[in-house]
Amino acid sequence: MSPGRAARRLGSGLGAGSGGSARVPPGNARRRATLRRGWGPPPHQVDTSLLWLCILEMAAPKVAVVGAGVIGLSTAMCILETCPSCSVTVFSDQFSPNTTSDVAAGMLIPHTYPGTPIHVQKQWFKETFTYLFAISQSAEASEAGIHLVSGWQVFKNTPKEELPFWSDVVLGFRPMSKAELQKFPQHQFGQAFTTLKCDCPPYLLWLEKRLKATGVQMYTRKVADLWELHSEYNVVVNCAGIGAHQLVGDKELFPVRGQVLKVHAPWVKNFIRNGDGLTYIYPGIHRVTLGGTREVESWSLSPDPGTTKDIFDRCCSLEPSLRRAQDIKVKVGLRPSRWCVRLEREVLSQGGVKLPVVHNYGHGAGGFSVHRGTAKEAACLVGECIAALQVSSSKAKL
Ligand SMILES: Cc1cc2nc3c(=O)[nH]c(=O)nc-3n(C[C@H](O)[C@H](O)[C@H](O)COP(=O)(O)OP(=O)(O)OC[C@H]3O[C@@H](n4cnc5c(N)ncnc54)[C@H](O)[C@@H]3O)c2cc1C
Ligand SMILES: O=C([O-])CC(=O)C(=O)O
Repeated sequence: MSPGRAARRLGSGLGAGSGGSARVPPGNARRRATLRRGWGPPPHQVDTSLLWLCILEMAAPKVAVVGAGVIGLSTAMCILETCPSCSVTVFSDQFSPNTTSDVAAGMLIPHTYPGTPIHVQKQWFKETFTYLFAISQSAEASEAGIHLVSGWQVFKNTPKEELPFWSDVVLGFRPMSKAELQKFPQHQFGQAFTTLKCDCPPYLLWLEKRLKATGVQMYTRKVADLWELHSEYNVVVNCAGIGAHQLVGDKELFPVRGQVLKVHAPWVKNFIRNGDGLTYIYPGIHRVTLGGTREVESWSLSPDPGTTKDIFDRCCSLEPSLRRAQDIKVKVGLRPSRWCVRLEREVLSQGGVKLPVVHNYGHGAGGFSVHRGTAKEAACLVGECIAALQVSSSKAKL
């Protein structure tokens, strides 16, 4: 274990600068003001020059990020990239390899959030694809666990929407030829394309390493209430995934349990996904992920042996060579699902004390596919919070 990691594991009893001694006001007396960003122009089209001028005036704004899955770590990274003078601390009760993000297959194939406009989802996906594509073409690719993978999405019946919204973001999207479809006798339609895959634990470790290299502190700590952090931090960012159900009492957030198998089958080079999203075979750098299940409102993290057999049989019917797969490991994760990703500012208020919060959670089955896009937007919201604090402190001085 690295010294930094060991310190983090020991770090649940927190010392000065960690927010450990913060006052916690009772929850029921709180007034909340939610400042929706709305679905206006994406952050890169907003004139942020005034905003950053305000931030520059505030020496080292302190930002706490709660959560160390793909969303928390990438949000911390984007905050630092957009506001290098910020001091960022990550608090999480679990780190890799014990997060939902570690269980994910990590494929960049978007899922649709019914409550979010498609052009916004497309923008999030595009930003994520562009970012990871650059890594996949760099010397960092192998350490970060990012690689291109080609394959097929196959359908028993031709889908209503033959061209998904993301078809011009992935590479070489086209309908499958008759010859290709012969490999899948139970399917009558298919799409061939090349996309990116994250090998999730290496990618999370790569993000952690980069954050630590820029001075980000990381502490193992369960945050019971965001107010715990208010006395030490100017802004708190909530990236708690399914943990937000309890942390902020979000009743719109629910788990969709997913069980997958990670197997050794190095001859499998192409991905295969059944269009219903239930059965998939995703080759990674070292192991192949076989899925899956979608059990709405199930909180169980225990693997189910009957489900393991069922997943294996379904995958073998798509790719019979998988019968020879070895070293089968079973993983379970709870997708943090919601009608739409919660990506917004909120000002918590108690007895005249205000705590600006940015929420970035509820990515359901598509967190890897859109993480960089939502992290950039969350970083922009953090900038708005800091600018607002700066304006109110200037007014107070007058
Ligand atoms: C089986 C499966 C396969 C998947 N495959 C894909 C895929 O191929 N492509 C894709 O795009 N997506 C996929 N997903 C979805 C993806 O895993 C999620 O959308 C994503 O991991 C959510 O990331 P997150 O950081 O919000 O949540 P998490 O990874 O759960 O991170 C939340 C973090 O918050 C911490 N936390 C929670 N509560 C508290 C608290 N009170 N105090 C302190 N810390 C707290 C947790 O410890 C954790 O570190 C899959 C999911 C599953 C289950
Ligand atoms: O649906 C997929 O292709 C993989 C995935 O995101 C999931 O299981 O949540």
